[in-house]
Amino acid sequence: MGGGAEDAVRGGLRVLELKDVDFVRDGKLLLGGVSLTVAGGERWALLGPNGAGKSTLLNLCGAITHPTRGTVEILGRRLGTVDIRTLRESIGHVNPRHPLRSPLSLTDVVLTGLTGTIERMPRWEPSAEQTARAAELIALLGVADLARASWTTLSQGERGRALIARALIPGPQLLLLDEPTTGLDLAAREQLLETLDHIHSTHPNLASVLVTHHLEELPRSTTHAVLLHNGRVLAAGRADDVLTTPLVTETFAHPIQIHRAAGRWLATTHR
Ligand SMILES: Nc1ncnc2c1ncn2[C@@H]1O[C@H](COP(=O)(O)OP(=O)(O)OP(=O)(O)O)[C@@H](O)[C@H]1O
Repeated sequence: MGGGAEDAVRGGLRVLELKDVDFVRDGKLLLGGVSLTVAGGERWALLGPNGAGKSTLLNLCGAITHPTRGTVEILGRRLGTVDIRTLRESIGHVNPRHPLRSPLSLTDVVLTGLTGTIERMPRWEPSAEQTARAAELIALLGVADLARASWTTLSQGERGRALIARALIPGPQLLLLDEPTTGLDLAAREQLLETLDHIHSTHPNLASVLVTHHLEELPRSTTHAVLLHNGRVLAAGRADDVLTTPLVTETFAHPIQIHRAAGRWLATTHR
């Protein structure tokens, strides 16, 4: 990517800027009037009930889809005016439903992050530096013991960690995480959240957007939050201003009480 965009990120400037975005599919307005600005180093949580439009919004942020109306700028480049493949190299997108079926090793899965493919590219070989980088990230994600294990034998938690290493290997400016703790047991969830906090300290300029339904699944390092309801942004800004009892109650259309404990968030029904 160009130096201009890198400089922008280093300066804490805009990684993502959505302005008045509408997204229509099959005549249905899935997102309406969405505006959002994410700066380098910010860790966003994207919350909302089922069908609110979270994945739709994440796909726009990941240059997977284009807005019907309004503008999406990623690292200063406007969707629709730039080569989407170049843009995607700056974005690490973690999809827990990774469609890999073959028995690649965990290391090979991480290396596919460099080619942006699901399978290993035929005749493509990583450099010694790229192999070393993969090993470093695999260790950072806490799965070094499984580096040679086959994808098909990995647990959901181990796959999730491999996919985060895969997303980080090209050195993205933006990390998108779609429900990364879904299906994990309590210990695996807690360990993954700690790992995400750790990545925050090892990659301080990286911006991230994490989608979840559950406040308990937010890492401590979360700095900002956006609440989505029926395809519209109900609130967006600093996590402490947005993850409040009245705003979360309105978002989920249910009386919810927000609690804070040890830097984390917890939601219970308000009685
Ligand atoms: N291609 C499509 N055509 C029509 N409607 C769609 C299409 N894709 C998604 N939708 C609808 O758009 C709405 C938002 O979907 P989306 O997957 O973004 O929600 P979400 O907030 O991620 O939901 P969940 O929490 O259940 O994953 C849903 O009502 C869904 O049924």
